[in-house]
Parts: sequence; structure tokens; C-alpha cells
Amino acid sequence: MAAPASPLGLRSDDARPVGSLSIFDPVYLGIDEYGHPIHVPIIFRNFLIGGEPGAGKSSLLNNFVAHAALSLDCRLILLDGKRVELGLWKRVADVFVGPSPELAIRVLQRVQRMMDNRYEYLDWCERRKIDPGDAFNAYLLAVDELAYFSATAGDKNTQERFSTLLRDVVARGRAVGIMVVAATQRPSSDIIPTSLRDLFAWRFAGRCTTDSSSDIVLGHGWAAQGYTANTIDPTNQGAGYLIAEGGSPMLAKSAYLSDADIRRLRNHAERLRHEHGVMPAKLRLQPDLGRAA
Ligand SMILES: Nc1ncnc2c1ncn2[C@@H]1O[C@H](COP(=O)(O)OP(=O)(O)OP(=O)(O)O)[C@@H](O)[C@H]1O
Repeated sequence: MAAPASPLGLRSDDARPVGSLSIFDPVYLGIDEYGHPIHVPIIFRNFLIGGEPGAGKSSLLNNFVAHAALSLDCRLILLDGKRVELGLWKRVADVFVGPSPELAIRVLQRVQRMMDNRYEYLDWCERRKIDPGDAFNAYLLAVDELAYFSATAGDKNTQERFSTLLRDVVARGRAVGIMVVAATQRPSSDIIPTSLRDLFAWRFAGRCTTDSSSDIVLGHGWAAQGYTANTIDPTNQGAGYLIAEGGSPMLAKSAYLSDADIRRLRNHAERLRHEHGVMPAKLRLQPDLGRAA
């Protein structure tokens, strides 16, 4: 029997449009210490990026956003307290949140509702995960900088609401195709408690100022075994330790997209999305949001 049609009119057995990617493809992250390419599967997984200011976190985050933007089976939700790190992708994102913790909370509430509806759907059709040909798109939720929303902006109540919502999305979103990639320049236990850290299957520690902040990203005990992002040369931006669930840290250097590269990719993604009818659908945030797709 033929695979079911997606809203794009594509089927999982169809050839995809030239120049596009799929969120089911692994993301090109960069190279390992031997110069070999590293690809990271992001579907059904979350990715955490930590490191000191200037370590190259936003640049790495942009690689994931670029891949998702070029994936016609994925939509983008971008939270960026600084506005400019992810701002170039605004035109292809369903939602872009700048320095507004209240808006970030409303967006996460909307995502939470969507997640619940998707679980209800999966439960109804007796499945545990979404498939490439499914009736709804995956979402990539990118957050730069985590600590801005969870510890800096707004009051304590707002920060706690943000953290609780984000934790829920990180914990439950992936099976229904809602993945989180989050970056922080404050790898400390108050920003990334172990229980949250362990929900990120993939983690990248760019240069960290101490062994303990490196361990907060990679996992306790790795510094003592010689894997510490404290040893990364501060002038080697984009270099760091990458660890996958259950694996050991490996040295990696992330790919770098200049602003001009990002603009070109964004224009290409915008054109592809326009041609194939996947332009950003603005999320309705208030009041009752109804059933999400
Ligand atoms: N993979 C890379 N290869 C080469 N240079 C890089 C790479 N990543 C980052 N850089 C350089 O480092 C600079 C800082 O990178 P980036 O803004 O990503 O750091 P950051 O960790 O996000 O900083 P902050 O915490 O202040 O936001 C970039 O402007 C670029 O010049």
C-alpha cells in the first residue's frame, strides 16, 4: 500500500525537492580531530550546547537551524534573547521570540498543547512515534540563550514557569517530533540541573572556564578521565567535546556559517518553502488555542 500523503503532497516514498533536506537526515555538525565529517541525528533527540562566551555556541546552533530550515518536513520556533543570533532565520520561522520571557512562555504553552494533541493522536492510532510520512510536521525549537529566559529576564515566577515548560517539552516532545536545541554560556547546576541535562541525548561543550562546568554539560566524572572542555584553546572557537547518550566525549570542530552564508541559505529555504507551500504558519497563542496540527 502507498505511504500516506503529507500536507506537502509528498509521500515518504517520493523523491524530495532538489536542494532540500529532511529533518530525518542527520545534521552535518563539523569534523572530528582526524578531519572526518560528523553527522548527528536530531530527529527524536534533543541537543544541548554549553561553553563560555565566544566559544562558538551560536554558530553551532545555527547549523541545526539551517538544516531544519532546509527541511520541508520541519518547522522552526526560535527563542533568542539577543535577537541577532537566530534573527536572520526569522522569515522562515513559525515564531521568533526576542527578549520577551512572557512571549516565550506563551509559545511554550502552545507547544505543550500541540504535544498533548499529538500524543492523543498517537495513542488513538496505537503508535509510539511519528513517521516521515506523518500528517504533521516536525518542529525544531532553538533556544539561545537558555539562562536569559530561565535565570536573567523577568521575575522568579516567570523564570520558573519558563523552566518548567521547557523541561516538559524537552522530556516529552521528541517522540512527537518536537526537538529542542538549546545553548547556554552559563553551564552551572542552577541553569542545567542533572535531571534536565540527561534529557539531552547529544551535548556539546565548547571551551569552559572550569572542569566542573565542562562536566555539567558532558556528565559528571568526564573531566577526571581527561575529557574537559577547559583544555580547549580559547582562540579555537567552535572546538569542543561532543558526547552522545551512552558514549564517550570526542573532540569536534563545528562547521561555521558566516552571516552571508546564513542569508543565502535562508533565501534558498524561503524559496523552497514558498514553492512547496510550507511557509511559516503563525502560531495562534491566545486565548484558547484549539487543536494543533
Ligand atoms: N566553528 C567555528 N569556526 C571558526 N570560527 C568560529 C566558529 N564558531 C565561532 N567562531 C568565531 O567565534 C565567534 C563567536 O562565536 P559565537 O557567537 O558562536 O560564540 P558564542 O559562544 O555563541 O558566544 P556568546 O556566548 O557570547 O553568544 C564568531 O563570531 C566567529 O568569529
